[in-house]
Amino acid sequence: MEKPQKLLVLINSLGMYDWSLAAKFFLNTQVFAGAVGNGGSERHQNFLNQTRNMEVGSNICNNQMSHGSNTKAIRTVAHFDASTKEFILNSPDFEAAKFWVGNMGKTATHAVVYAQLYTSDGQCHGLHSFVVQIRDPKTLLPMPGVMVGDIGKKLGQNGIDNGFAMFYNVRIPQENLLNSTGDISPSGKYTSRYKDPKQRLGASLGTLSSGRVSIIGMTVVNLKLVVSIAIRFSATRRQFGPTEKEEIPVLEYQLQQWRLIPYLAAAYALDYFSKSFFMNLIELQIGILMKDRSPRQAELGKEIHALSCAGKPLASWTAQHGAQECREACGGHGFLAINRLGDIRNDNDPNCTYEGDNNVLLQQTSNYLLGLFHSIREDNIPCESPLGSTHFLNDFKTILSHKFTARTARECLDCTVPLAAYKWLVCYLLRESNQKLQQERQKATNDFDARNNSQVYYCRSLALAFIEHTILQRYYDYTHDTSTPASLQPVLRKLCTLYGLWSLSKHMAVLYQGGYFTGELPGKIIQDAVLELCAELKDDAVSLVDAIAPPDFILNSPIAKADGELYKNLWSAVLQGEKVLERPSWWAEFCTKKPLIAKL
Ligand SMILES: CCCCCCCCCCCCC/C=C/C(=O)SCCNC(=O)CCNC(=O)[C@H](O)C(C)(C)COP(=O)(O)OP(=O)(O)OC[C@H]1O[C@@H](n2cnc3c(N)ncnc32)[C@H](O)[C@@H]1OP(=O)(O)O
Ligand SMILES: Cc1cc2nc3c(=O)[nH]c(=O)nc-3n(C[C@H](O)[C@H](O)[C@H](O)COP(=O)(O)OP(=O)(O)OC[C@H]3O[C@@H](n4cnc5c(N)ncnc54)[C@H](O)[C@@H]3O)c2cc1C
Repeated sequence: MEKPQKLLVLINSLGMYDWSLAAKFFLNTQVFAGAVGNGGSERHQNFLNQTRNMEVGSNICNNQMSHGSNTKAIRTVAHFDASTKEFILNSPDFEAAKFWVGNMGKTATHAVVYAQLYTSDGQCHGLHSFVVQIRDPKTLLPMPGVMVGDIGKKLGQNGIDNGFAMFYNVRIPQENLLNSTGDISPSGKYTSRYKDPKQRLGASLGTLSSGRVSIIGMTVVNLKLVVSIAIRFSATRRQFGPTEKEEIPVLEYQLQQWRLIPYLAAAYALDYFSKSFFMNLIELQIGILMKDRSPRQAELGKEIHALSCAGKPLASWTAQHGAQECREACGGHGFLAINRLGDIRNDNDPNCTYEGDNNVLLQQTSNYLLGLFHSIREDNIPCESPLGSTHFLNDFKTILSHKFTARTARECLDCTVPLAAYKWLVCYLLRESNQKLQQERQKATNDFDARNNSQVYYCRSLALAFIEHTILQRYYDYTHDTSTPASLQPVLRKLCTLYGLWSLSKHMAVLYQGGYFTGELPGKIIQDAVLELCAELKDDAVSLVDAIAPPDFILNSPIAKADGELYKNLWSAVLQGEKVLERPSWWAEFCTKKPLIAKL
């Protein structure tokens, strides 16, 4: 608690080596423990101690075969038996089997299971979480009534045993209910400080925020790894050149720079966001521990939820697209498994899905922004979010009257240019999304359809633009802060501006559509500025990856060792491959004992 950053460093260091290893450990010691700590109370301390000592191994168990995103509709039930003071857990059918749960396949002894809580009078009180014993810690055999197994091979993270679990009249003590959102009184009555079921659902899902914040960090690690590999490779790999005699490193080509250096800039900007946001999460968690019930604490929870629900999608997609670009940027050698780009890409992939599908989560962020917009515009209540990410929305009318004023690419090399454009973009998309939603509400028979039909081009773009603005603003503030070493500021500011312009250029159509840009000049000078920054950063690129890359042993990619001896290292790794020079055991079938073609 004194130095919470150490936890982030540990997660990221283990993850740089291997995500399965890291996830296996942290699902147990952080995700399970976090769900018990945040969702429970003093009576659950024993589980925390056991987890800390590695006596029990576990995870959260929310998803089921037929329900993932729609947690409200989870069908696992927990009936309270007043006579024995126990909950009886049941999975109504195999479609309600818990599914995908990490550590469940082979090793989990306990899990935080989400289920619908029923009191003895038959009333359902919605989704709650319970600590359920899955296996005997001494034998790893399932507990009576628990059917548990492994779901099989996945596209990545195969060092994790993702599993399923079904419950048949599994009895657990009443105390195993994690009671921060609701509890059963000694007389068997249900009590909760959340009267509104929607709020109660939000509170019981609150623990997912810490996972989402951590996942942002995980994806930044992946981005750092892939850009380190691709930039080191590109600085040493030579093809063509201005003359037939001379071949130059591929990093000298503008196209290669444009493909890679923006991802390097993204790695720096997202890294800062991830670390500073992690500290915001710690502030929230300290509040939870101190039982802070102030309005500020509640607002902080909402803001962190909104930022994490867009931060995870943006960061995981950036790493995913970056990994593919880096793989291709290393040509054929990028496709060789020992160079690790494939494993990193595949291990990053589920970051787009677990702890909430990216497209589903973005809707939480746009809902939050639309709610604030309503308060500002209709109720004249200025927005004062604790982290300040939405303060600029108070000036939305003035911001919307602004136009793009830069006239040269040089002017665009200042990060205030993309920042101002982002402020306009968010305000514009907010106004348009709100209008679209109202129109759809008039057409549709229900709010569900109206919201669904306002996502594409509106709410989804809004959530992404908002988080890009937040990340850019934070990195801008950091690179202009007096505590940031003056000698580093110039290069960091270039990275900041490049990240801003590169991200902004994906919204060109909307910037023109809404009238912030007019004529061909804005588009052209932004493109020129992106290329100019890539060229300016090119000579620093290797140093910039040396600063973020782990040691060679951890990076584990022969084409990207720090010594830059590309071919020596690759050749050596290939020759050390298993049985690389050996004749195959089936050589005779291939050469002399061939089957008859007709028989084949
Ligand atoms: C320090 C930690 C270290 C961790 C180390 C990391 C290593 C980990 C390795 C990674 C391994 C991954 C393991 C994976 C685990 C999982 O995947 S667990 C399963 C996770 N499942 C999901 O995430 C499902 C996604 N769905 C949902 O979360 C919800 O159903 C929903 C879509 C967000 C909400 O659906 P809906 O029923 O439509 O409800 P709403 O009306 O939108 O919401 C009700 C109100 O609740 C608020 N809310 C929701 N969630 C939160 C939250 N987390 N925090 C705060 N508030 C929340 C929501 O905003 C609504 O509020 P109002 O609008 O004010 O009413
Ligand atoms: C590697 C891995 C590990 C996991 N570990 C765990 C774990 O430890 N514990 C656990 O409980 N769960 C775990 N999960 C499950 C994970 O949380 C879910 O897969 C995730 O929440 C998405 O739910 P789903 O798979 O049911 O997809 P669905 O909700 O069925 O979504 C399918 C598609 O429909 C779209 N969609 C759904 N709803 C909407 C909507 N409202 N608007 C627009 N589009 C929509 C989605 O975007 C998606 O493209 C894990 C998953 C993976 C891949």
